[in-house]
Amino acid sequence: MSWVNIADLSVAFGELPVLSRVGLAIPRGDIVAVLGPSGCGKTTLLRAIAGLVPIADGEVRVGDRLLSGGKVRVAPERRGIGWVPQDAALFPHLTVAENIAFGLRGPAWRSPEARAARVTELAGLVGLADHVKRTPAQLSGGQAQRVALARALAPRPDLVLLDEPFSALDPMLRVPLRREVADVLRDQRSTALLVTHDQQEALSLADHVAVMMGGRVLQWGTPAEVYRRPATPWVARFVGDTVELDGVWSADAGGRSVDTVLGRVPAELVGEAPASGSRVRVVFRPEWLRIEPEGVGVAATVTELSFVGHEGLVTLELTGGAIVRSRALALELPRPGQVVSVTVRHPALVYAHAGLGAAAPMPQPSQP
Ligand SMILES: Nc1ncnc2c1ncn2[C@@H]1O[C@H](COP(=O)(O)OP(=O)(O)OP(=O)(O)O)[C@@H](O)[C@H]1O
Repeated sequence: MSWVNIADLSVAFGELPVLSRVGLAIPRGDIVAVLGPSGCGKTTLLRAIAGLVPIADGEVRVGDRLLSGGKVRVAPERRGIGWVPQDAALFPHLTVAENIAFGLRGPAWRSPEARAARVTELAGLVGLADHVKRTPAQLSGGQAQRVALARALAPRPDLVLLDEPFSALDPMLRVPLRREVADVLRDQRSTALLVTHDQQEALSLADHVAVMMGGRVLQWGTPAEVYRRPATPWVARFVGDTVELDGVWSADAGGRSVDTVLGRVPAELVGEAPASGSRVRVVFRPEWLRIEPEGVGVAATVTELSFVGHEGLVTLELTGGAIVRSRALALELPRPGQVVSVTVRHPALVYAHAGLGAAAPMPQPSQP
């Protein structure tokens, strides 16, 4: 049984529907990244879970408590939910220790010793044990974000919501800090929902990723599943680099291969099955195409190299003009202008092309 259950959640601002029947079932202790482009409804989803915006329909449950649904709308401060905003939003007149202690209310935290011990524990956990007497004005952006995290976690919430918590920070700071934040969340066994539009952040940090577009969840899966088998070509593009080709789906091929300018290649169908002979969209990750010496596979000429230290992205023009890209280790990179071959090292993903009808004959690749 999942710990956080969001079912058919819909939110509208006036006439504008912003979330449409969002469903998520989150295991306890999971870190979930909600990934999507600007305006897709990520922050609204967090605010609806926190009880900060009214919902039009659906349910939000955490543990065995119904927080929103039907006539129920538990007040935000009674939800047992911690919130880490984009800009820390610390109380400027309180010290770091007082900021962390702010949420320690209720019977469990009546004893000053228990409060002080929890503040010391959290300050230590976020690496600010020596800064507890400072005020927010005396902290860097990264330190302020760590205090905001400590403040949210202090009362041991049932769920922590983080709204783009690293986006205001310098990129140099962002990468180590997000690792530290994930470590702290795991140390506290927190269940967390983190909003981001940064795919690297989502893939590197989370146990599960929910990819959103236009107020809907398009895909839910582990980072590896979402990268390896994106639900649609749009998701494929959104979470990483793609090589996209037209293909022809043939029932003769037994549903395990597709005809493309790279020849008949191994294929994995995603979603609904296309009619035999229909055009399909064929998607590869660039590292699924391998560059080999001339004469081994489909002939291609290197037209561009984009080099990023240990690896590079190679643009190749096939005979016939189609363009593909391959990611290769720096040591294996060819030279611009070099004639090479392209082979396929991983099945292509195949998506039915709605409404494209029967295909024209596929141009044949030039094979050795
Ligand atoms: N209080 C509001 N009243 C009216 N419309 C709103 C309100 N809050 C958000 N919206 C609209 O709802 C849509 C979703 O906004 P939301 O902030 O949830 O998106 P987001 O995915 O978090 O975007 P970003 O990544 O840019 O923060 C947008 O079209 C936005 O303009």
